[in-house]
Amino acid sequence: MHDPSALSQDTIVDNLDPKEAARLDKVRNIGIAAHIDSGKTTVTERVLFYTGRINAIHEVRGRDAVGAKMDSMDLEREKGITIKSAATYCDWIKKQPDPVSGEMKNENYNINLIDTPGHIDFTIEVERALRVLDGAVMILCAVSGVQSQTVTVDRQMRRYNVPRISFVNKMDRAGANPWKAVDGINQKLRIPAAAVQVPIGAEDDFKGVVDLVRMKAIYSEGQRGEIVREDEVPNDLREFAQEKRRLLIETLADVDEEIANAFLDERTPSPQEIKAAIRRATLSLKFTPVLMGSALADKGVQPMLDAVCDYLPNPSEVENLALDQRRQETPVKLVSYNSLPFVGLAFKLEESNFGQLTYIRVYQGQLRKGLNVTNARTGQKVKIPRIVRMHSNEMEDVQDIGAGEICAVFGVDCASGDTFTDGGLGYSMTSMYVPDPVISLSIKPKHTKDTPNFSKAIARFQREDPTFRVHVDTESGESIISGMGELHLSIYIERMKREYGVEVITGQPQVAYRETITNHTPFDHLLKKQTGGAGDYARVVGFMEPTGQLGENAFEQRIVGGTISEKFLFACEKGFQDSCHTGPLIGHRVLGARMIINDGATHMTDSSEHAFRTATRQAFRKAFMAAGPQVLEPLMKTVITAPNEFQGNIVGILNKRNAVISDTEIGPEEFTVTADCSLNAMFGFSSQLRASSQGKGEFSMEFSHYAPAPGQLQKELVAKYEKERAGKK
Ligand SMILES: Nc1nc2c(ncn2[C@@H]2O[C@H](COP(=O)(O)OP(=O)(O)OP(=O)(O)O)[C@@H](O)[C@H]2O)c(=O)[nH]1
Repeated sequence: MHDPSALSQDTIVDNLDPKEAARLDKVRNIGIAAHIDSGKTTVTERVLFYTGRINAIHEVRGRDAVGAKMDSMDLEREKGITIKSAATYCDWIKKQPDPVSGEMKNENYNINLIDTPGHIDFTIEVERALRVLDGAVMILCAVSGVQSQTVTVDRQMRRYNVPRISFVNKMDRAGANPWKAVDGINQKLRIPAAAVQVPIGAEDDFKGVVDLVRMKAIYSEGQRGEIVREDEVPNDLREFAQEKRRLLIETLADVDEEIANAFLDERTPSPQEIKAAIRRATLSLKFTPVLMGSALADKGVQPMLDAVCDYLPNPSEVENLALDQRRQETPVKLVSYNSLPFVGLAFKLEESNFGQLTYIRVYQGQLRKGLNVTNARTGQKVKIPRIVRMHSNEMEDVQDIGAGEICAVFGVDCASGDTFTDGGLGYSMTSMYVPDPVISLSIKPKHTKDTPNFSKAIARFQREDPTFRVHVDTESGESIISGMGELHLSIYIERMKREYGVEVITGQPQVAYRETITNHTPFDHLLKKQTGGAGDYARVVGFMEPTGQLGENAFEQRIVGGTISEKFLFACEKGFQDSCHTGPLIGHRVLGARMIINDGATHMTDSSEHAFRTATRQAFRKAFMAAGPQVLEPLMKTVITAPNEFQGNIVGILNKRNAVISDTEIGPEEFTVTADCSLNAMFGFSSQLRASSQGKGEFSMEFSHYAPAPGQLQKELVAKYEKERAGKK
């Protein structure tokens, strides 16, 4: 067996085994991400059709009531939105000109495609998909261009260094303008971008695209655009296409040295050189090529698939790291070699008719049926009983899966985000970013007979989705679920009913407030109980102060002369953490507080860890309440899009809810407002929006930051908390 830690990625990539290199060269793990309703599902449906995965196309919210293939949950089909990401494997036969003879030949690519949801409440799905994919297609609407969630998706792609191509969809719509999208990517997302195509015809008359690299017209013909016909560039487009080609080369010259040199020499680079430069610049995250088409009108999808193969990385071109749990120093690079020991990441769990389905990205080595793998988190060993490739909700059994690919396995009990390895490798993949929940509500089954199913559902959802959390309130004994927004939680409540037959009773949604301090405050606190028997004695001295910018809470000890021993200081830190968990002001978590202990006193016999922990808690409470305590509330970045005629209504509602509007964009048909709103003021917003826009308004809400709650609300919250506490005494 090789020792992979002895191999550097560079040495392996430089000396890539030709057989491995040829296999990997044809693999693409791709995500599709975009603003809601941009057409991700519609595009994916075409991809499945053109790659031969399905025989007919069904539309999202289509009249045939079948729904798109990738939206396999009932709820998804009804609402016409994508809730869960689904992975699909397909083969794409790309026609490639032979570099020598120029003759067209077929090249077979294996594409793993993940359809990701656009609604912010399901951000975790997008995060997970981006974590395991090597490249992405960012879809934009030809009318709206860069929208609020395009910006969110952009941030996520940056976080995981995902190279992307851009696809401007809906070129058939009235007012379609791909150049607005190209400008938006350059200016709003600040990634150098240039079109690699220009459209032939527009709106109803949109027929296809001109490929600016090869200067060829590409038409999608036949009943469903399945016939791709190449032709000369139409005369009336020639000059325009040349101009846009020059712009493409100029943009590339800014980000690619070879093209810059050609540019300086006043030489026009060859199509091969341009293509290679687009690939280099895309892979190094310096550029995104922009393609265009209309999924609904079946145009431009095949050239987009070609671009996936041409410009997005294969698994050996992406750096993936793991931590060696036995030697926590530098991360180890994983290499998509079949011959190395297996390392894979479980990135998604799903309940299926045949039991739990776990999606795994294989980073290194091969996953074989019957292989014994170890869960790096729990140390548990499991034998892989069954491996399948997923085609939306259908599956194909396979014996093994190569390094760099994606599959799903049955019979593996784990949590999302777990790393699996073969044999003695103690590797763990760096974890995903999981945002904190901002809303919670109490929940219980309506009928006690449903309790077992209720528990099953709750356990399942928690394992599937790390942003969905559940805890039992120690005081009320109620189960509390928390998540990323009202919609997020309402979807789980609905799934509980549909998938588990459990109706539930829920409490009022509760906002996750925080509490903080605003002043520097010293403390000197003595805990002393020395009346008979074993006593309690602990004295802690120091100060509390805000961390500034609401940073993480911090505990520091600056004891000189050993007035408090290490062991007791550790207990003090525990006491500090207890206090941060349940703040003194309203019992919510503390944010942005620092506590420093710089002196104290210990008693020979009466001091104990318990005494110091308690003393710190008491000191914390006193100092906190004297340090200008403040309630913080979550502010949500809310983006609303609706037809222009409803603008007055919607702005009115926002004003009533004290939202601060930061941006308004008015398009030919629709307007978009971006506002910061307090989550507390946004309850019931979705139904009000629906009512005031004839159901045509859409909104998304994403946690932005914590800010001081209005004085009146603070007073109410404090009074309520005090009343509750008094009631318990
Ligand atoms: N005119 C036009 N409409 C399109 C096109 N592509 C998709 N649509 C429509 O746009 C709407 C949204 O499409 P979807 O494919 O569900 O979009 P999505 O991005 O997957 O949506 P979410 O999953 O909810 O974020 C549907 O009504 C589609 O029929 C297109 O190329 N042209």
